[in-house]
This record gives sequence, structure tokens and C-alpha cells, in this order.
Amino acid sequence: MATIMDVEGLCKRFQTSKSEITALHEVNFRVRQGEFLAVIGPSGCGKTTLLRCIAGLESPSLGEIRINDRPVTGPGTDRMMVFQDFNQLFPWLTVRDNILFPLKLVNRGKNNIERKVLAEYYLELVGLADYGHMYPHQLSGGMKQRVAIARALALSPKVLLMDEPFGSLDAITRTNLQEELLNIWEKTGVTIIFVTHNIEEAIMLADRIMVLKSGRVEKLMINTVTRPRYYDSPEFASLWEHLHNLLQGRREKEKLKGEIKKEVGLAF
Ligand SMILES: Nc1ncnc2c1ncn2[C@@H]1O[C@H](COP(=O)(O)OP(=O)(O)OP(=O)(O)O)[C@@H](O)[C@H]1O
Repeated sequence: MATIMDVEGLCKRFQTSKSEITALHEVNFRVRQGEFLAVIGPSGCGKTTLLRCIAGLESPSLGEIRINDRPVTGPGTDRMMVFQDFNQLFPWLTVRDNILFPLKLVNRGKNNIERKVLAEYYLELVGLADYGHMYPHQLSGGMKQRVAIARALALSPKVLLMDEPFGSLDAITRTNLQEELLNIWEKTGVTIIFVTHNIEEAIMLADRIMVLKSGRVEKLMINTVTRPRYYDSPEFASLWEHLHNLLQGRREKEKLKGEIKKEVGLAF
């Protein structure tokens, strides 16, 4: 499939009053049209910064991000973001109006009737057709996240950026929403970049998994587990262990131990 996004030599530095923090070092990768890419890594490794750079909410210190060969220079409706926070909806608007508001803002749809049809379509897509009249405070966390997904998708983004969207949900709701997201992804064909701390979630959802460590791409690998995926399958467990070891740095430690042993052996 065609490449939709190129990230080339991306570096991001933040200047604080005391020091300079390099959140991303020379990050390079491509994303294919319709791909589901998961980004995992320890806290502070640069996952959110990477998404914010792609969203155009941060500008790179060096390097470039291109969507369909066009450099990203700021936010745009071709890249919509869904956050972890349940409070990303407008609390004074109903669920339906939360979806309609950005549609009106960017003038999507010919008129109000067409926009309402669009809003209903996306409410139905996320399983909330009967909840359009309700206000965010009347919804559960999982329902709020579904509205946020519907609101983002209604703008027909080329890339959906998701920053730990299910991170604050209980395990059962999280699993349900993962399944629903896969259905939505299949129906819409949207390209998704999904940040998570959770190895299982990355394996369950993604076509490829990027491991970020200290702002560098440690590994970008194809998810070889065949779909539909099951937590208790041997191939799932084997990839989980591999990723877990990568995140824990076990490989490097073992390599280092081996090298020390060799040196000690040589010395004596
Ligand atoms: N606006 C900012 N100003 C200064 N430093 C920042 C800023 N934003 C991020 N950083 C720093 O950049 C590094 C990467 O942060 P980032 O939020 O991208 O990590 P993360 O992998 O998303 O972490 P977490 O998983 O905990 O959300 C951290 O050291 C963080 O302190």
C-alpha cells in the first residue's frame, strides 16, 4: 500500500529554565495508508511528543513530517487526535452537538441537515445512536471515549492519532473498546497511530509496533500474530515476551554480561 506519512530525522528539544530536554532523537519511519501502528515505550520516552509533532501541536527542532508528501506545518483536520482524558468533550454540548460543532467550524457538509446525517452516522458507528441527546457528564468513561472517536472520525482525517485513549478504562471496557476500534478501523480504512503503555493492547491492535526508548526508535517490527488475535495463543505470548524483554532491556543486559564474561575469561 502507498505511504501516507514520512517522518524524517525528527528531533524535538524542549528548553526549560534549568536545562534542555531532547524528547526525540533522529526519529525516522514511514506509515502506509490504512495501517495500524502502535507506539509503545516507558514513561517519558517521547510517545506523546511524537504524536503532538505529527498533529502539528509541536514543531520539530530538526527534521520533517510529511503527509502525502506535504510537510506538516501546524494542526489540520487531516490529523485528528483522541486523548486519554475523559474531559476532552465540550461539557455544555450534547453528544450530538459535540460532533456537530467541529463539522460546522470547518464547514464540512453542505448544510445543517447533511451535517446532522454525518453526526448520526458516526454516532451509530461507535454504538451510541441512542445517546445523541445526552451530555458528557451523563456518560461513562468508555462512552465519552467513543464520542471522542466519533467526533474525530466525522472530520474524515487521513490519520487518527490516539494517545492512550483506553488507558483510564477498566479492563473489560478496554477490551470491548479495542474490539470496537478494530471494527471501526476495518469499516473506515483510516490510518491509526496508537500510543499505549500496554504491550497486550499493542499486539491485539496493531499491524506494526514501534518501541521507543529515550526518544529513539529501538525497534519497528511487524506484528506477526495472525488476526483474529487471542491473548492466550502461543504466538501472542511469544511476541509479548519479546517486547517485554526489549522494554526491560534484558537483551542488552545479557549481551553485556556475555561480553564481561568474555573479557574476564581473556584476562585470566
Ligand atoms: N512542553 C515540554 N517542556 C519540557 N519538557 C517536555 C515538554 N513536553 C515533554 N517534555 C519532556 O519530553 C520527554 C518526553 O515526554 P513525553 O510526554 O513525550 O513522554 P511519554 O513517553 O509520552 O510519557 P508518558 O508515557 O509518561 O506519557 C520527557 O522527558 C518530558 O519531560
